[in-house]
Amino acid sequence: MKHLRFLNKYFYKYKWWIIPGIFFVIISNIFAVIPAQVIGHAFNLITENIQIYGLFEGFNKQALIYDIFSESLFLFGALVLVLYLIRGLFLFFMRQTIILMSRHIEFDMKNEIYNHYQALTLGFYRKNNTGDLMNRATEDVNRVRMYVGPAIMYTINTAVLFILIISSMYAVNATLATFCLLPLPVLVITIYYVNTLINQRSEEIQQQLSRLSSFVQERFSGIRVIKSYVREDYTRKIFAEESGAYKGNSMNLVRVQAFFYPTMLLMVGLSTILTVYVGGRQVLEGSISAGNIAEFIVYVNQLTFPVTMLGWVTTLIQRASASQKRINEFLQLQPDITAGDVKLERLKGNISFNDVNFTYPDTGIQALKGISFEVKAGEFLAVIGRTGSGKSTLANLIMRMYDVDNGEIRIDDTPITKVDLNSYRSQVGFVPQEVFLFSDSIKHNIAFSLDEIKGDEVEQAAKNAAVYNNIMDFELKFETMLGERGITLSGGQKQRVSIARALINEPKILIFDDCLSAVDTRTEEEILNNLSRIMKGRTSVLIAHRISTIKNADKIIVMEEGKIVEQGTHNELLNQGGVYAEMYQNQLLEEEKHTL
Ligand SMILES: Nc1ncnc2c1ncn2[C@@H]1O[C@H](COP(=O)(O)OP(=O)(O)OP(=O)(O)O)[C@@H](O)[C@H]1O
Repeated sequence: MKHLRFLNKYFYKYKWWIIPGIFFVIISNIFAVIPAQVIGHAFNLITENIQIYGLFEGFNKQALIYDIFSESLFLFGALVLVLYLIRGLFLFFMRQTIILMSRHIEFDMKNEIYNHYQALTLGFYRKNNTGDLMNRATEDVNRVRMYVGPAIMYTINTAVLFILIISSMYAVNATLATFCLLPLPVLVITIYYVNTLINQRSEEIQQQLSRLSSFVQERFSGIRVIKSYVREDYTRKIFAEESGAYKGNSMNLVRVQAFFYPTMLLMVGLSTILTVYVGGRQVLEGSISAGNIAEFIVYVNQLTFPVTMLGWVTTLIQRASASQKRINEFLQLQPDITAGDVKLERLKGNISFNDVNFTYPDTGIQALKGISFEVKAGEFLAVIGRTGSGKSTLANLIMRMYDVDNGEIRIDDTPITKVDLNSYRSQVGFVPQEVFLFSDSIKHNIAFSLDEIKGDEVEQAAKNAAVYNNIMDFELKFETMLGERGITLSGGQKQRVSIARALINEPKILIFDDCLSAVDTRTEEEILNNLSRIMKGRTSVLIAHRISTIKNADKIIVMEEGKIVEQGTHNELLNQGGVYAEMYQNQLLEEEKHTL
């Protein structure tokens, strides 16, 4: 329960919804109790009038008595109807305040969680899978909403109704009231247990359903692999097994539910029988009127629904508490990177690494060891090395996606830890190794970093990334949709759209993480030529595997197992006759083999 304390701030924020809500609950319940008393009076009227009617047997006045009797009965009926209508009106107001408040809280929570997620660093996203993140922001929030809305509403409702009905019952006759209420605790306990069982089963169904849907989702995304390895039959069998388990769980639930309603009706029936039996004896003794029995039967029926709700509400609160605990776990996480406040308004583009060591926190792999180098503003730095040698890690550290273990990175002579990240990152163009395009138009994908498109910058960026002609070949050109709702670009086209996205806001530092791998050598040449024009006076860091891509760089860093093993210009490195020269020879041989 303590986890739900987090929600108090929202109750405070929406106090002018919940306070009138409670008021409406009280009024609606008062109008639920009065009709029972009116019905009781009506019953007494009937018994008295039948007697009077009998006394006038054979007299002319008997017809008159009959008219007065039916008229007053009609008035009683009309009064009950009006009272229930007023109750209905206040029930409407009650839902309009409390349930509406729960929707506002749900909205606020989703936004709070989303904003918090965005502030967390890459390490957090590595540790937690997307499904879990999504569940906490949707399913768990929904469960919490059931607490701030229905659970609270029904708790107040039940409490008020209980107080009003029980006090009215005891005011009429304490013995009858006690007998009437006897089956209720049994009903509450039974409902609580059955409800817990229903919840367990529903939980199992939910888990099985999410297993089933992630299975289906993954298999359809990988349908190409399934077809090429002819695994259709195999996956169909697994699907049948998984959905069989789902069916089994659902059957279990139906069985419990089938038990639930008859039990409830049995208890209510018992209560009514006790009322009639004990009440009847008391009428005979003369301690209550027949109308009181009718009044009590209405009370018992009115108590049934709130009592059933009590069991339901308890489980709602338990579930909400568990969900809020999960939500709080993430909300209490602080980003492990805190930005500094030095705003580099006009980034020059000097980058320096001084004896930097870096270990990935989640795997404990030391990816960089004693890295030191310097790139001056406007220079072209190339990074080359075998796979897994730490090149992408280096690029990520320039973006400050992670913090170093020790050593220092400086940007324009300011330690990167002191730099305001928003102003810095908005002046850096980063093309990651794994291209990610949104399910949106090509135009919006390229202009992702712009708040608004003013002129022909999207076209220009596409030209610079050598993808313009490809785009113009599509029927809808820049409006062509990508992703699930649209077309699939080739690997090289995707890379170039991703490059265009980085070029569009004319970054002061450009980082290319091995993003020319799927581009043929001629297109690569075109992109590099464009880049040398665009990046004049700006810093570029290019990670590559092919020496032909980087031979014009001002400085080349050769990496091996997280260390810099050589650095210099192309010619200097060739003259050193080390790793770089060997790589160069190997690649020349490869090319010759291909041209033979
Ligand atoms: N997010 C991560 N979490 C944990 N370990 C990682 C992560 N990314 C990379 N590593 C590890 O760090 C080491 C360096 O990886 P990195 O991706 O920097 O190499 P790379 O030189 O860019 O390789 P490639 O040329 O194949 O892209 C590898 O051993 C890799 O397994």
